[in-house]
Amino acid sequence: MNDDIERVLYSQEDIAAAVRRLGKQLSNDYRDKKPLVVCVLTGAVLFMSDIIRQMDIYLDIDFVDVSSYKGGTASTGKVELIRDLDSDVSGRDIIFVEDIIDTGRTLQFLEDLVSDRGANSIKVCTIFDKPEGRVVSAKADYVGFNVPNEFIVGYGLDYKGFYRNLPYIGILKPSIYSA
Ligand SMILES: O=P(O)(O)OC[C@H]1O[C@H](OP(=O)(O)OP(=O)(O)O)[C@H](O)[C@@H]1O
Ligand code: HPA
Repeated sequence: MNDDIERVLYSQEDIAAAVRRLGKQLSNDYRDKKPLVVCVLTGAVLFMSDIIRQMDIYLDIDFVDVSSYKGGTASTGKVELIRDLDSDVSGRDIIFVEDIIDTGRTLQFLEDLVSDRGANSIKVCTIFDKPEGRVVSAKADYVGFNVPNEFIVGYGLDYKGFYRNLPYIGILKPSIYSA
């Protein structure tokens, strides 16, 4: 699997340092709030498990699954809710934990969902942000790295379901897409 990577963009150490920085910021900003931290499945599972261990505050967690990529490199444009939250979000301070914001469609869908249900505040923490990919307006409040407009894999991010278990972020060799 490592042989499929053409270039490493962010090492395991780069990512760990960014997670520590974001965890500190969130701990300061949410010290008295007991936020509900929502992991956006599946890509954010690695980041979620790392970031909550860097947050020295009271919080609870939930999971939501939406999908719009169907395994390829291009958004289908349609966001589907696959697994809803278990929690009542009314009056809660929500932090969405994402692996990447690209077109912004997933985030827009999720913000509408919890805003319609009466959340008190909604913020987004993403380890990767790809501003050049935006087709709808969506903004992350806590960002690990701004990434170039290329398809990236690793640290939870997949291509056709694979590469999520790479501990770093890389770009695939062009031959992988034509295989
Ligand atoms: O800003 P967007 O263009 O909407 O892209 C971002 C979303 O795309 C990926 O999810 P995907 O739908 O591929 O599901 P997955 O997390 O299960 O891989 C990623 O995990 C984000 O949730
Ligand atoms: O660059 C990406 N890589 C993997 N999954 C993604 N989902 C949105 N953008 C990406």
